[in-house]
Amino acid sequence: MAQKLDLRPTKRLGQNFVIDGGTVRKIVRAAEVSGSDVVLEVGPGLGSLTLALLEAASHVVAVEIDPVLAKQLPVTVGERGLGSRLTVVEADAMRVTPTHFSGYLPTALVANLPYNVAVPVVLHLLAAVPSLERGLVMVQAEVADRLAARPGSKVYGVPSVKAAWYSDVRRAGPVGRTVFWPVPNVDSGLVSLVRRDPPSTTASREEVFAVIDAAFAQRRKTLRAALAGWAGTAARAEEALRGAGVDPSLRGEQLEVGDYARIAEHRPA
Ligand SMILES: C[S@@+](CC[C@H](N)C(=O)[O-])C[C@H]1O[C@@H](n2cnc3c(N)ncnc32)[C@H](O)[C@@H]1O
Repeated sequence: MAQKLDLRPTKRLGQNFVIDGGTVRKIVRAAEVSGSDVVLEVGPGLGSLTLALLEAASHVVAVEIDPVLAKQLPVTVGERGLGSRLTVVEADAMRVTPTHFSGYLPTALVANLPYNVAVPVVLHLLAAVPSLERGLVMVQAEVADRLAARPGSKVYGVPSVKAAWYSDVRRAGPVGRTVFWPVPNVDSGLVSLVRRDPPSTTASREEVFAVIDAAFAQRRKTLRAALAGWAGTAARAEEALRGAGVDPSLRGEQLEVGDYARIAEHRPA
């Protein structure tokens, strides 16, 4: 197929295609896709995962930014008689909303994500597509660790806390680099996301995310110091932290998403 399209995979778009049928089947199995699912796939590429998803799901909405690949996909899928259950959206996944999905409401995100934008794509889709109940995504191994990290871990950071706002996140297994063409210079990992209610709080998501960004912008500092800019002064940051029941001498990496929600609620007026 790549030869037929005279395709030269672009690094900028994270174009490493899975050429191993076993890996594709492993992803679909781990995602537990069933006939009641509408799957949202980001970056279908040459369609290897798309075809496997179409065997299991009722419908697949595939968002592809590369116009050559987006135009080829319905042809590839149509040749196998599955075209009526596929909607291709030629767009940037970081900008799509349900209005692009021709009335389909995706229940599961399943994707081998473009690695350079994996975190913003996941966070955008969890926010913009409320019908998504769960996700199974393949990302760079380090990103998988970061997304699934728990407080206190060295790699716990903004992606971990923000992903936890929307979902329970777990690593779902490693994937070696040799299953791709071209072979990337990193290993990959599967991440499972199961939607849950965000922490109950009077603060908006944007307000909570502003505290998270501030706390990790200077992750070596205590929260009292790191949140000084956000609160106006270090004393006001301390007031917000104490109001939220959080020790001001802690660091951002020690808090859970619920702690951030309480701090946002206590921002001094
Ligand atoms: C890692 S490849 C995966 C391809 C295919 N799903 C597979 O497993 O072989 C990533 C795909 O995402 C597409 N892509 C990159 N950035 C994108 C974006 N912002 N929105 C939608 N698709 C994107 C690339 O063109 C490429 O097809």
